[in-house]
Amino acid sequence: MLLAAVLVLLVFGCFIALAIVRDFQWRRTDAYRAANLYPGAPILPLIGNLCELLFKNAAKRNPYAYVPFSAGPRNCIGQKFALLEIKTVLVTLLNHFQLLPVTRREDVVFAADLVLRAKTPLIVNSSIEMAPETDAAFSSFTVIVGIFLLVLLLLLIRDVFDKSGSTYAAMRQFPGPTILPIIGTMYSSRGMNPASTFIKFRSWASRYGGSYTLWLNSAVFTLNITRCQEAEPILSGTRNTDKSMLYRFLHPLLGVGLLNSAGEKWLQRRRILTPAFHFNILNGFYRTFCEESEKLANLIDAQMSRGITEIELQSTMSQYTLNTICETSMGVKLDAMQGSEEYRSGLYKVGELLLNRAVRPWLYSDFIFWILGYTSRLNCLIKPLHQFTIAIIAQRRQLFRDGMLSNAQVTDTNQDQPGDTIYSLSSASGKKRYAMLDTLLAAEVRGQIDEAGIREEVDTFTFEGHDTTAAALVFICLQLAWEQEVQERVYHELDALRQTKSYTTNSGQHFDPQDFGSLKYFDRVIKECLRMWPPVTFISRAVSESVSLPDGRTIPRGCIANLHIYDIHRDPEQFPDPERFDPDRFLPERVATRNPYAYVPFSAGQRNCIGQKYAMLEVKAAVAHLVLRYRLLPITQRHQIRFLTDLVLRASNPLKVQFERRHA
Ligand code: HEM
Repeated sequence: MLLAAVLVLLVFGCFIALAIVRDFQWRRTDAYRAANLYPGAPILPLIGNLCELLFKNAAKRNPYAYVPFSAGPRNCIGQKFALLEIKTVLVTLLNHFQLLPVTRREDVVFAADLVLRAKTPLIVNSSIEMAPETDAAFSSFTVIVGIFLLVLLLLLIRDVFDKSGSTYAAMRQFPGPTILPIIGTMYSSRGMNPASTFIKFRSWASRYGGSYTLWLNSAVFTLNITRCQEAEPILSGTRNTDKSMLYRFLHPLLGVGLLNSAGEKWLQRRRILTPAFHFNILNGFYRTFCEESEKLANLIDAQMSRGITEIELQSTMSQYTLNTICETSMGVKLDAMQGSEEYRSGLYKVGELLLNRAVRPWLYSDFIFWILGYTSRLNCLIKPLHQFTIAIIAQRRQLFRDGMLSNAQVTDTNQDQPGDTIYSLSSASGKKRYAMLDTLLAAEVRGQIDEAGIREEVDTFTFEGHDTTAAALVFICLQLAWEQEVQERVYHELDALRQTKSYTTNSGQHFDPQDFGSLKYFDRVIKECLRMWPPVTFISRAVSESVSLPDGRTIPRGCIANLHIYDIHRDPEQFPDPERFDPDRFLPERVATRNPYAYVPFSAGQRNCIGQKYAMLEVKAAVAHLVLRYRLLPITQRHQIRFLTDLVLRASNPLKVQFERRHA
């Protein structure tokens, strides 16, 4: 019924739109101009002076008041013939000439004759020929106006249709900016850039005091979740595990890998890759973390020896994490690889381009993205990145085939997924160290994944595994620099353990990975830093099944659920005085009182971060090494940070701390 009404409206609307265009067109013709020379009732749009004729003049006039062809039985038999002839001649003339008056009406002297005739010559100036280009230009203009009106009308009809459904009603149960016809709340994104978007998200979260909606149309409407009560049903269930359309933007770079795939494909990939994060394997990666944190400290020392004590954290930390992820995922030492600098800078540029798209809703359309030239720019940037990973995979595959990686100890002790195989590739006797890629190559041999799939996963790890950890390290260093007392307590805890282990920073010895289990305060500090500064500030899901909330509201099917981890971590009900840094929030007895979804830096549920343990170990290895070697002093203050909405927590200004060598 509703559909039929919409169709009728649509046809009627089209008819009106075309009529308006025709009316507009007619008003620009000479015929109209000529007719307008004569006095008469105003000519209204579409209906002209039909009303005047039908209801006023016609009613008033005697039918015999107008008899140019006589009337009654003896009227002119050639009336229609004559009218047709006159009109044809006039149309032809007016099509070609603009007729301008020469003989004025008052100068005409009529002759007494059988037909109306003048004694004086009756002259018009027809010398100005109508330029055909004017007509062409005019008609293309009117076509454009017509199309515009039609599109506007279609959008209006769609808007009415969108807002009449239950989905809209469900979304209206949540607060949010005013929804205007056609553009919804898109006006609130005007002039937005990554910096202002970050501020806007925070101000919406505090203005609405909880989750809020943003509505573009029935295809793009988001529930922005800022409280664990709404996050829990999305994260905890086995439904609604698919990522939202925003992850589509990553397809050109990552393909459809573990991060952005769905359903069976995701499950199969997760099964293949879970063993690559088994604790036995993480212990192997720990050697790389230690070596790279040693290099990081050497880099800082080198800067200090040149008198530079203020270290810019974002680039420094990301160099460290990109090195570790490339070695652990692909088995290559990036600083020894040709083309690694291009790879590094290419990754950043791609990230920037993708981000700019994410904060500009009008670029969500592939067509608009393409027509504005972004697609080709993106492809140009991505091509060398893919070439880099393809070359590495090819080299590693060769080693795999040559038996250089083949002394895999196959065990069936995976506690996460019993029955799955763990490939632990020894580095003894000159063999290469294990890399996650080896697990994929082994899966390829078993026919579980193909070449394109391997590239997808390697790209996913490299992309997802370095910026996130770098962001964590940046904000941990900043926070430790701001909180001197906390830093000292961490130092003493680490130092006490060092005494028992005869650990010395200069000798290059490090804690064992399992030692971190005993560093309770250190653990709480890291967790509190990840609460206040979650590296991934928001994640996004496609809601494929409606979710009923305990308070009676519904998150409707079809909506995009954006979970703002940054705001969830600042819910005052879960974390009183949320802007205060307090590691004791993570004392076990206090954790027990909280909703388990109040703290989700690595997301939660089925689609949580597969690299969580890897990341925590890497972060702890680096921070322990730095704090034992240096005292971190504040340079950039908290209020000076200009945050950006990005794939990870990032700032537009340099974030610096001062490193001072400890002499303990
Ligand atoms: C402090 C560092 C890290 C943080 C805060 C972090 C956070 C997250 C979050 C919040 C998600 C969920 C994403 C979503 O739902 O869209 C995620 C997923 C993922 N992370 Fe991490 N991550 C970190 C480090 C890593 C590392 C080191 C790796 C790889 C070595 C990694 C690989 C992945 C992958 C592959 C996924 C997708 C998992 C899936 O959907 O099954 N992450 N991470």
